[in-house]
Amino acid sequence: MSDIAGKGCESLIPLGDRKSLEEIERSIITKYRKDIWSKFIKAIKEFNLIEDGDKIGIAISGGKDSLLLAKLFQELKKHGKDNFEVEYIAMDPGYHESIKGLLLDNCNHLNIPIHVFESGIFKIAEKMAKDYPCFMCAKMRRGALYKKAQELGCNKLALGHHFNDVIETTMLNLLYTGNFKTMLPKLKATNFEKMELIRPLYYVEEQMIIDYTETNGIWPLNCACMVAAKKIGSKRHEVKELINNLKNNFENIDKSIFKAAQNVNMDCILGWQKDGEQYSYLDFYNIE
Ligand SMILES: Nc1ncnc2c1ncn2[C@@H]1O[C@H](COP(=O)(O)OP(=O)(O)OP(=O)(O)O)[C@@H](O)[C@H]1O
Repeated sequence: MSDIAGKGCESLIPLGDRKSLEEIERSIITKYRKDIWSKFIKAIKEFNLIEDGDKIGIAISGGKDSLLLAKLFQELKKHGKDNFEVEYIAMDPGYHESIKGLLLDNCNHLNIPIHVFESGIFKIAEKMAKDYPCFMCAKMRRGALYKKAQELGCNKLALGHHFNDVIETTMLNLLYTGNFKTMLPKLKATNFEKMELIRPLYYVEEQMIIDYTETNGIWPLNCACMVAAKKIGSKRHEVKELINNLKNNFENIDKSIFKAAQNVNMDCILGWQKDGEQYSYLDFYNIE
């Protein structure tokens, strides 16, 4: 086992005993109808995330986001939308045994039939990028998931990124990379022909996922690697804290960051990139 494979951290603690499958499923369309279910449906409709005949690989890490994502797809099928198929895919990057046990136990209780496959990614990331393995790990993980989804005949891969992931990414790019780029609700894979990536939790706020998970007594896999457990090597944690602190002084700051990517004013932009080309507003300055 690699040094990256941790025993996990325990930041999300259920409020009581684990509820029955029936209660958990019902909560999605009752208690969490407005804040989770409707927002999931809104993203699917607005961005046309599901099309007739789709076979969607749902990527399950065992964390709170992807466990919920799986249940939402099941509810969707139950409530009438049956024009697509799903496969649940879990990639084992070299998890600690206890972590893998937790993943399997949760999927068993939640009735999520997963395909687990091993990738050994922790070991490779550790070897190739000892000081900063996160980027390498994330890149390899995406490739491994696309490949597995394709093997299973899927044309789409669904990830559990949510509203807060979206605004944190926007801020990360702005603050550390000096560019304006957000996380998109769907995109075409560059290295995997005819594969698309979709993010159906695009509008769902993380706090609601935490609430759903804790209230239903689910112990998700919080973080499965030492890097995440120590919260080092990741600027994402700092940006999350920054946004939370800013919320004290700026009302709706999270919504404003989100909206900024929908309202880019191209008349007030110095420069931009499109299809790998760099443009300046001066290139168009004299065009009538
Ligand atoms: N080992 C894995 N196997 C399958 N899918 C994964 C794995 N790791 C990550 N994913 C997918 O990528 C998404 C984003 O991964 P990230 O590590 O950012 O997770 P997260 O924000 O902690 O979400 P989660 O709570 O689902 O783990 C996950 O929601 C999941 O859909």
